[in-house]
Amino acid sequence: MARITLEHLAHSYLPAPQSPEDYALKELNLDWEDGAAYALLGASGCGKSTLLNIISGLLTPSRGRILFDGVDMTAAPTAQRNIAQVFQFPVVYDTMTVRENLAFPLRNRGRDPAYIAERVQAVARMIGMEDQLGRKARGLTADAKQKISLGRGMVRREVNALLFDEPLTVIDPHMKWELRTQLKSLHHEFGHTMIYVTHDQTEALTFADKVVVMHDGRVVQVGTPQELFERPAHTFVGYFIGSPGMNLLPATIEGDRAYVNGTHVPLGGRYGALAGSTRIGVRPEFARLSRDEGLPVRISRIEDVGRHKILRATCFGTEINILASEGEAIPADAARVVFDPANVNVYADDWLVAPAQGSAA
Ligand SMILES: Nc1ncnc2c1ncn2[C@@H]1O[C@H](COP(=O)(O)OP(=O)(O)OP(=O)(O)O)[C@@H](O)[C@H]1O
Repeated sequence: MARITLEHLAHSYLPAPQSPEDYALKELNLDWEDGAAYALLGASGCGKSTLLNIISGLLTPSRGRILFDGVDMTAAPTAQRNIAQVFQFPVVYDTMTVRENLAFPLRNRGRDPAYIAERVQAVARMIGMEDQLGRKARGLTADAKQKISLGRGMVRREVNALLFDEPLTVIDPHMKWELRTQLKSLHHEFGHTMIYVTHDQTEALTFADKVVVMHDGRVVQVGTPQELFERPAHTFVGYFIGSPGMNLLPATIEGDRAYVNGTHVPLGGRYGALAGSTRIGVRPEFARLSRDEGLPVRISRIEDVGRHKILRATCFGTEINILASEGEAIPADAARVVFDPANVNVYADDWLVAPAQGSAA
């Protein structure tokens, strides 16, 4: 296992990139701690696979370096990196049996037959294919083949890192949950560094100790699920994580007050002068309806989603969401919304601003 360091890394698929827009991966510096479970989360096309393929060596970055435990591996071929990678679609040898497929990475490295037999059995149990070990892979469903790919990725204990690129796309929903749980317990047991690429926030938040959020070729935040929820470093994180995502309202900031269309909103800290376009961000969980204080809102719809209700509303023309608990009565004359000041975040040009005094925490 290894700590993986990315130094001034950037990648463009163009032969002569000119501007930042030409880069699929804009310059980044990032340390992946040894033994941590990461999710790499972002919308389609934001650069997740590009980053993963650079780590595994399938792609050479246009700029920057990649280090394993401080050793420069930028030019090292995939085989030398000792990394297991599982892709979105199954990669299996059709003419081999399930057993032979699972054993392949170990046989390739000349491990002894008794060890191979033991590991294959253990992995087959994990992926629920113990009774199919003698079957040829040809003719198996895509779902079963992908389980073999996952198993092959997990069969070697001594890998530097395990990389998963949306590996559960072809797996049926029930098995998805089970395999994700298996991956997590495998991580607890063996402590591999794992990087799990997904565009699904639930998958990311349930799998990872730390989530790396990407947007438009940039890493916009690395944090625990709680940090991403409480203090999104970028408006994209606020919007992308949470269900529904964070409310964002254009505001001017003066000390410990924000003004939305001239109406005062108390903040949890005092802010210095801010340049650029400023907005406040408040999660629906920290907004509540009121009769007589706060910003004016017009409720357009109430959705009952089981444990709580989502109130869809507009505030000075901006759509916002308010969460109410299941049993909470919605007063007919409630036409205002109040935010919990400690949970009002301030953004300038989309980036979170820390208060100059006091804490917004
Ligand atoms: N081989 C390639 N040649 C040229 N452009 C590419 C190539 N691969 C990816 N890109 C572009 O680079 C950007 C990042 O793509 P990438 O596949 O890394 O994103 P992603 O987040 O993994 O997306 P997805 O979830 O859809 O796989 C996209 O704009 C994509 O079109």
